[in-house]
Amino acid sequence: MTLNLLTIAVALPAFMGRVNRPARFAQAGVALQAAGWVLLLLSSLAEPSSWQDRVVSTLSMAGIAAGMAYNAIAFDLWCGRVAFARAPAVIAVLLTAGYGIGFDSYPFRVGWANGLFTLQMAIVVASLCRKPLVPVGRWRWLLVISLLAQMTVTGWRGVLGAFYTADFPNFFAPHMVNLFFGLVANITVVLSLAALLLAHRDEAARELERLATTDGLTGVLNRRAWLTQAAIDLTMGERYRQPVGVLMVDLDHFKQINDHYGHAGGDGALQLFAEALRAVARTGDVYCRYGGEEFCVLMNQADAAAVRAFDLRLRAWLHEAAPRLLGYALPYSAGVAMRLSDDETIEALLRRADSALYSAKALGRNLTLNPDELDEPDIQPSLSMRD
Ligand SMILES: Nc1nc2c(ncn2[C@@H]2O[C@H](COP(=O)(O)OP(=O)(O)OP(=O)(O)O)[C@@H](O)[C@H]2O)c(=O)[nH]1
Repeated sequence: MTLNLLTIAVALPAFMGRVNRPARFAQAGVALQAAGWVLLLLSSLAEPSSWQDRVVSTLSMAGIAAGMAYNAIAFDLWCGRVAFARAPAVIAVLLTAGYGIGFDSYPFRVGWANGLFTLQMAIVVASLCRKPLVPVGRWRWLLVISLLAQMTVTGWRGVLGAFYTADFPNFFAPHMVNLFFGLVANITVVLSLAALLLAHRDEAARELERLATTDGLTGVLNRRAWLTQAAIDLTMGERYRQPVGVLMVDLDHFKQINDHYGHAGGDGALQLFAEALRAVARTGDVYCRYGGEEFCVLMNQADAAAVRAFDLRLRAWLHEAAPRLLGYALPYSAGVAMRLSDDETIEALLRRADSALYSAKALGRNLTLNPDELDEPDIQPSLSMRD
């Protein structure tokens, strides 16, 4: 068991390569557990009940319990939870303190430590059984099986040590529980390693997906991901006979912002614009950074009036926030295209929205044009941002 854990503690960082936060917690957890088991073996070399025995044994309990607490944090993070349960960490502290203080009584220390280890594992199992907040693979069931097997042996040891001390006078006693422990330990170490690697692979795949679909600067969807989603939404709109509108936005005189405030200042303006989109978007609005200082919004179940309302909300938000947060106004020009027929593709809609945007720029900027609004072809923003 100890040798297996040590091998894993050394091998995990090598297998995982560059790792993120949850994987670092998992690696630290395995390393602490391995150190704990090494210390437990070393404690058998000390004079029984000597102060050296007390110190090394207590440290070994601290290592094993802290390792489980670190692993619990890794599992929570892998399941998408940010605020993780602190109970396993509290138990690790109580377990170590109680074990060190009550070391002189063998039944107490064995019952206390194994009882709390069992409780700690039960809490981790309960947490693993909760519905994850992000899609995760089956690795958590491998861990649940592994932890349930370890709980059985640990709880059994606790009861034997506390109440049947003659049958279980020390950790290495030739009792059936120890034979069972040897078997369970080897199987569960392998299962746990497989689960940790699978969880890490899941996380890496999710991160890759996020990087592939979002814009690094603003955090909104990138053009490719938006086009994929927009094509799906258009098909759904056609099936359910719902109106769909596209708003194409281009920030005005953006080059001047870069020239005036530097590239970092320009980046800040783009980030603020993305924040504005997030703030005013409603369910069914899908937005992206289309490229450079251009953004696109697809509005599901939205007629021309709904698109206009979105545009006005966006202008009002920027009118209030941009001078306050950037120190200057952030005007934009926009073109709107409403889907006119069932067979119209997203590319065709974008061509029309782009042409309306071009006209808006030509008409002097800081306005939104929707040529599809028959009775009101040119829509001036109700809130002008011209200086
Ligand atoms: N800071 C920053 N600037 C960018 C980024 N992407 C594109 N730009 C700049 O955006 C500017 C776009 O300039 P133009 O296409 O001339 O357009 P404009 O100055 O906004 O003028 P109009 O669109 O005609 O109103 C260029 O100076 C680009 O360098 C970016 O990620 N960060």
